[in-house]
Amino acid sequence: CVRKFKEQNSPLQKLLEHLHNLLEKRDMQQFFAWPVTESIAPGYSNIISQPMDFSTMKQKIDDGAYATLNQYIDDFKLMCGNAMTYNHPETIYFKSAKKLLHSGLKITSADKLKQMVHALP
Ligand SMILES: CC(=O)c1cc(-c2ccccn2)c2ncccn12
Repeated sequence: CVRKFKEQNSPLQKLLEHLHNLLEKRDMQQFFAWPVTESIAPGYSNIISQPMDFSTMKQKIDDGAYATLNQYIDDFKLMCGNAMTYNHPETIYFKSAKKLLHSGLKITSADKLKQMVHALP
């Protein structure tokens, strides 16, 4: 068998893993855990050109696909924005996305990130 050499996580990956765990916890109903499917959201792919979800973001962290913190935050905003584009304002999905976006941007504010970086092992 071919042994897969485990790449060590970079400091950025460690920060993103920590941030990702905090943000995922805010999605209690797991509406954002997996890609939105056509079966649960008819016409979704006609309306949303760049789908995004937490599982895809996690995979990108593990693949080292994020070169900067802002690239991760951009995907988080994209994920929330998609839900506020496809779903009408009175839906649970729109309301959850708005709350998630708001709390997420607070967690990723400069002073919160500074505290987070200092607290990293
Ligand atoms: C995120 C989103 O737009 C979404 C997640 C879901 C969803 C996610 C998990 C379980 C059930 N529904 C959904 N359902 C209908 C329309 C939109 N959505």
